[in-house]
Amino acid sequence: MTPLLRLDHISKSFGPTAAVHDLSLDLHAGEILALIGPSGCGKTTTLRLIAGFEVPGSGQILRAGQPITALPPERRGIGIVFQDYALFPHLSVAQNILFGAPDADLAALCALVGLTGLEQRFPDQLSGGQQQRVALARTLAVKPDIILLDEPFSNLDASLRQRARAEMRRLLKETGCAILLVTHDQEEALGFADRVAVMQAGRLHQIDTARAVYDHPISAIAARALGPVMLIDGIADGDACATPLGPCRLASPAQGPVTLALRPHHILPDPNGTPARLITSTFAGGQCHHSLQVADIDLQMTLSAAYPLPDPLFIALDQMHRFSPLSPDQYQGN
Ligand SMILES: Nc1ncnc2c1ncn2[C@@H]1O[C@H](COP(=O)(O)OP(=O)(O)OP(=O)(O)O)[C@@H](O)[C@H]1O
Repeated sequence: MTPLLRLDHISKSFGPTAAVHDLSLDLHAGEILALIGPSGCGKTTTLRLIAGFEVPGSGQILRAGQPITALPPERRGIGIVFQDYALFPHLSVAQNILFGAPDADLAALCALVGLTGLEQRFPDQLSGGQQQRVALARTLAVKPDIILLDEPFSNLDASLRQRARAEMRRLLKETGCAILLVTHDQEEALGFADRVAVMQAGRLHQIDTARAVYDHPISAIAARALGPVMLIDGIADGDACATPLGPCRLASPAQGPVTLALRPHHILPDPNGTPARLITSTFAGGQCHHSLQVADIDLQMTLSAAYPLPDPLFIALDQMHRFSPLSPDQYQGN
């Protein structure tokens, strides 16, 4: 199936800085793809190249199979919701929404994004979440089938952000648009996106479902992009692996030395496990984060706060999880 959007070997440099290097990726109809990665890895430049605010040094951008690399932004049929929403302060909600599409169905758009009754307000009379929905309605009014979101939830406080994300995901899935989202927020990438693309130094590092990248990162870079991680050395023998924290199971057979990426929830108390020393416990609502030491290895373990921590403490690795060894040349030095 022809992807709705294809980046085909795109590169873009600013002077000596290669902001994006030989980047290829596909975005399919109805899909939400999150671009994540450390600051400066080229996420915003990628979004700006797709929108047409930057011109690639090489490579092509295709929309439903047709090249759009040379088209100006307004002829690409791509909607953009910026981080600051970029609403016109002197225009009402209705005027903002209809700005680029005067004939759009205002009532239907307001109903869709939950702004009914607020049409005559001005942006400074709205909450952050309402402003975000105006920006989204304004983008949807021009009926784009691709929408670019640049950190759209970063201005919302934590409780509102979670609701806004869920609401926006539902809305976007209803419209069937394809979404490319830039985010720094690991939770957002995991909970909002269908697939995540981890970028590193302008290149695509790993692209897969959020769950696959979280559970089976190919490298420490990809693992860290989606949450806290610990690197542990082990010796593999088929799908079994011996580690200083006890045995674990591998996702695919290997032989000899391997490095595994552990998440804090992969470590569990186990009376038959390895002795561990509790350093600190931090209460975090439903969960507790425990800092531990096993021999000279520092570890983080996250458990339900309701779980009483045994004393003395013995730990083991989650036997339900299948660990994927990191490829050696990708974790060294990172
Ligand atoms: N207009 C520009 N002129 C010169 N260098 C630029 C320009 N825009 C981006 N860069 C450089 O290109 C690289 C990629 O920047 P980009 O903004 O795409 O990264 P990012 O992943 O979005 O970062 P952040 O997460 O901090 O927003 C950085 O090294 C940046 O300094």
